[in-house]
Amino acid sequence: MNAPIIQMHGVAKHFGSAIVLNNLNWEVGQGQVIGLLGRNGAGKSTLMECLLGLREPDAGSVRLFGEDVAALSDATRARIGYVPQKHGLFEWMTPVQMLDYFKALYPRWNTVKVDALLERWGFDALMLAKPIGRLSGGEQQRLAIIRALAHDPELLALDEPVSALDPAGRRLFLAELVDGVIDRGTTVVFSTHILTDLERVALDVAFLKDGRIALQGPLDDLLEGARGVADAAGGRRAGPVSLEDLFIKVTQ
Ligand SMILES: Nc1ncnc2c1ncn2[C@@H]1O[C@H](COP(=O)(O)OP(=O)(O)OP(=O)(O)O)[C@@H](O)[C@H]1O
Repeated sequence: MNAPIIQMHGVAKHFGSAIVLNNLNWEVGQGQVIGLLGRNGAGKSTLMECLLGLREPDAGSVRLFGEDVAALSDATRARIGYVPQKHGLFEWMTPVQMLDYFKALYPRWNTVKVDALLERWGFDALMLAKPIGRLSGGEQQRLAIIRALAHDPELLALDEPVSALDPAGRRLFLAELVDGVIDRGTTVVFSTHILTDLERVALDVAFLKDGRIALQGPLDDLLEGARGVADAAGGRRAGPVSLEDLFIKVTQ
């Protein structure tokens, strides 16, 4: 593995009596693109929040770019982009005001990219002048993605970034992810329930189950391995195993 960008060791998190993360260990190397999968409530958002230092774990350690996440330097913070599942996006501001606000906070801000994405993703003059709270859910999600990509992050954490996007929006987003993000060597952790999207971009998948990373590996290898098991069980070629089959098998 390349230099580890994310290092989580012995991470635990509970809410009341519910144990969500249970002695979780996870390392993600530079340039890895990982789809994070798990059932509803498995703890994917909690894992992302803990790994970004937005939620304090009950136990364990989290390091990003070699730094303790509880005391990240400003320089390291500026290397991270995040699209949360619930994007609290300064609803009273217009998209232009919100982007200007964030532009002032980041030493590196790619105005050319922001303008190109706004145009390509359908932000016309009328939308750019509306308060964000009056944009549709999908429009707000597009804006959250643009904000997260604007400073060319080296680590991108995406928590169900396409859940509100229509198929055309998802296609545009995936194209940007492949051509504008992954090709630059960015490390990406991407949770989604839309498995076909994941098959188009994720080179690795990780399954979160019972509070731990239960299985992780290159998507093709995991599918091939699952097919081998199915063949052995059936005594004959069982045919292709889909990511959906694998998801159900691993997470049940
Ligand atoms: N602030 C909180 N207080 C209490 N329980 C919480 C809190 N946040 C999350 N939980 C619980 O922790 C568990 C994991 O939630 P989380 O949102 O991390 O799951 P998820 O895998 O992202 O789910 P989904 O796929 O539905 O988005 C759930 O049972 C949830 O109810």
